[in-house]
This record gives sequence, C-alpha cells and structure tokens, in this order.
Amino acid sequence: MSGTALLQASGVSKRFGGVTAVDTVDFSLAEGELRCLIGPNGAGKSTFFKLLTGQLAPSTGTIKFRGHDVTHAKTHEIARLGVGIKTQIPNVFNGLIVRENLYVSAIRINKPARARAIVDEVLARLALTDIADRLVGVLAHGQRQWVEIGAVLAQEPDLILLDEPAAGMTHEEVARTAQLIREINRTKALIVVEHDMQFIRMIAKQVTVFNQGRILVEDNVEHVLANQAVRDVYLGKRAA
Ligand SMILES: Nc1ncnc2c1ncn2[C@@H]1O[C@H](COP(=O)(O)OP(=O)(O)OP(=O)(O)O)[C@@H](O)[C@H]1O
Repeated sequence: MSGTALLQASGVSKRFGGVTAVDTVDFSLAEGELRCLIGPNGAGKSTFFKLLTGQLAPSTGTIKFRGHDVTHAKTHEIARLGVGIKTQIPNVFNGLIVRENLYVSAIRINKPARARAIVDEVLARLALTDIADRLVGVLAHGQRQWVEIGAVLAQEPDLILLDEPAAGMTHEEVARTAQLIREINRTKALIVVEHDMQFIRMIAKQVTVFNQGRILVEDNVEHVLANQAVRDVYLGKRAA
C-alpha cells in the first residue's frame, strides 16, 4: 500500500429538506485498502455510498478519485475512471448463463479475446467455474450475488464499492462472501457497506462507523468492536 489517497471526501454533507443525512464527513481511502462502512439504521451509510457512486450529489464538500474531482460526476463517469459499483439493485440477466453474464460485462470495455480471458480469470478467482454454464435465474441467492460481484470484477476496476453484499445470505454464504472479498482485495481497493457485524469480523480490516450522519469511530475491527460508543449506538443508546 503506497499511502496515496485513492478516494478522498472532504467536508461532504447531504441534506434532504430538514434532514442532514451526511454531515461534514472527511473520508480517505488508500490505494489497495479494504474499508468497511457500518452504523445503525439511518446513520447515513447508504447516502454516503450514493454520494461516492454519483447516485446523489452532495449539498456541500468535494469528492476526488485519484485526484479527479468527481463531486458532481454521474455514475457512468465515475465508473469510467475505474470504480466498479455493486448496488442492491440486480445487475445480472436471469436468462443468460454465468459465463455469458460475465462476458456481457467484460466486453463493454474490451475486445472479444481479452473479454473471454477476463471471464476465465474471474470464474477461477471467485471459484465459480463449477456453475459457469448454469442460468443465473436458477441460482441460489448467494451464488447470484457472487456472479454480481464477478460482473463488477470483469470490468477490471481499481476500486470496488459493494452495498450490503451479504444481505439475505445464509451463514455459509456470508463466510464465502467474506473470503471472496479478501481474495479481491489482494489486487483491488474496496469499500463495503454492511450491517452484519459477523461479516465485518470475518473481513477483519479497517472500519468506519457512521452515526447520525457523522463518522463516530474509524479504527481496525478489533478496536471498533470493543469501542463503548459503538456498542452504545448499536444497542440504540445515544453516543456523543
Ligand atoms: N431520499 C431521501 N429523502 C429524505 N430523507 C432521506 C432520503 N434518503 C435518506 N434519508 C434520511 O437520511 C438519513 C440517513 O439515511 P441512510 O439511508 O443513508 O442511512 P443508513 O445508515 O444507510 O441506514 P440503513 O442501514 O437503514 O440503510 C435517515 O434519516 C433517512 O431517513
């Protein structure tokens, strides 16, 4: 890790009428870093994620990716700079097999031979080769989510943003998803928004805790889980 900021948000706020969903947040992600964003319901995680991905524009503040000002950039412009985004909205085709879905994604920015090579790399890397010829529409929920992550990876982004990748998964699927994320992080930076503390523990990296639109704590997972203010907000008590 070089220590250079890959992504930098400075003084970022988002107001919806009278509600300040994100309140003067400063956030920095280094090249190659894996960061989890957590916090109780309504803390501002999803809004902050949408600001980073161009789904929403901030009311104040700036966001830079590799020095490019992306504060008011659209999602496709941010994607073109090398940011891969998996939202909670499905992004794969039920009527295509897994391999075809990955190809559809890879061919957007590559020639056919390179796209085919990327598909093979992603299948191997995410251990999806066994289901490569199955229709996505018949897959289990967890498998489908892994194909979605694969489709993001097939575009070869430098930074991947995942919104609740473990939502609705069984314990085994959650464990496998954590393993996949750690594998992806060998070569790419990631930001993962997640509710599930168990999952955060499995990823075991640097964590940013949101509460009431602000960053409450930013530390490694052990310190975050032991932090009294974090425990209080998760139990529904107010933290300063
Ligand atoms: N489009 C919107 N219009 C008005 N208020 C909004 C909008 N989106 C979010 N909010 C408000 O902003 C605050 C932060 O919401 P946000 O969804 O970002 O929190 P969150 O941490 O992602 O919560 P959850 O874990 O429940 O998704 C909440 O008070 C929410 O009601």
